Amino acid sequence: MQSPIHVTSEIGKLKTVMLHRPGHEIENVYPDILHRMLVDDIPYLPIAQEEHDYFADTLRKQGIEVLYFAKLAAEALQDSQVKDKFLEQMLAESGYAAGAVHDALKEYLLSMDTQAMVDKIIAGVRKDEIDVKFVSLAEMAEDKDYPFFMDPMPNTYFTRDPQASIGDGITINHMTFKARQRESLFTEYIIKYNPRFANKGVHVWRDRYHDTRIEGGDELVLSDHVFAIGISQRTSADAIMDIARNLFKDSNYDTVIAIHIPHNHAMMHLDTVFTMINYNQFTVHPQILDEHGKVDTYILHPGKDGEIEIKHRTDLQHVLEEALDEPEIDLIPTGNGDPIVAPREQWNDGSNTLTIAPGEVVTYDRNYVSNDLLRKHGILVHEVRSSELSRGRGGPRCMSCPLVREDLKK
Ligand SMILES: NC(=O)NCCC[C@H](N)C(=O)O
Repeated sequence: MQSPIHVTSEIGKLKTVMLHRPGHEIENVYPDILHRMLVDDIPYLPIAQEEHDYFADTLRKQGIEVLYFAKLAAEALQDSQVKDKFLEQMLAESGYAAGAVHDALKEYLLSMDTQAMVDKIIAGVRKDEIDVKFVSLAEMAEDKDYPFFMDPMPNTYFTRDPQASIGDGITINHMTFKARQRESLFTEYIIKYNPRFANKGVHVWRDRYHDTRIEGGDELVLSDHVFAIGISQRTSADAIMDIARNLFKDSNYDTVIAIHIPHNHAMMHLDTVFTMINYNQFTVHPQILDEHGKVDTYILHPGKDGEIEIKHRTDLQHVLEEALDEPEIDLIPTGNGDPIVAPREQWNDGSNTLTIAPGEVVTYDRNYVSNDLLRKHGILVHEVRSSELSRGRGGPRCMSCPLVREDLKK
């Protein structure tokens, strides 16, 4: 029986993917909280939804099964005890372990059908939606003007990040910023209780109960034994050591390539600057490389007695050639390396390609210089609309969590 999660590469033919169609959470973002919500602008929801539907249809037309995160979550919460446990934890992680607000929120959320409840939690709960008799001094005095009891989760449509599939398993991620940390609680329940995944042997390589941070945008499955990861704003070196230890102990993976990238919002994850698109082709944002084409890279291998050996290299191209056993790796520069076009297109996720088969990718239409260059390098490019979706600062790879890919024939 095939595992419900099976991803042994970044490029094997994509069979099943998990998306989230943006919902009302987007309209609960307003200028004062933009920065904290990790977005730079507010997408116009009806158009963002149209664009997202176009993205999903583009994938379906290629024979890819599209599953929706919120639907999987609602299916996981059908049992009333499971739902109760989930809700208690979600409320506690939202700041209400007990008390009048907790009770009022719980009653309100339980008055809805399960799908509506999941959608509502993602959308956020405004204070004026419920009537609470006794609020705390903090709510009365300090947070008086703050409009939410439960914050919206406007980044949920970036399903790449709260979890990542590796082999027949998954990481359920402790994310860096509070604005996104509750997203992976849904994942935990999906894997434990959705009938599609529950008791099907999905290995959790790392759960969300850690202090060190890791996000799926940094996690790249280069082959059935090589895993790449960003040392980034969102993924720490300690978390990388931890995931490497777990993979080396229980899986086929014997090589972890950790790539140090700038720690800023434009390049928050490795996949905003570097993606694999064919056996021997990658997109790369030229600004992560120095003037000699070098970048700090650390190769991790299992050592003696459970130790990990670490080698420092800077020649990414050769590191990839060796690890993937390819005579020549083609690093295709975002925006053709132009000093203005490259950062402009990278800002709108020109490096963030979703590979749906070797040499076949989905990209945003607005990054036309990068897209033309990909075609010149022999890549088949499916462009999707991007005016509103891109305002959330993520592209097609960020918006997709592959669950099943065909193994590479090699
Ligand atoms: N893998 C990705 O790069 N995801 C994009 C996440 C964008 C979101 N606004 C965030 O800052 O987390």
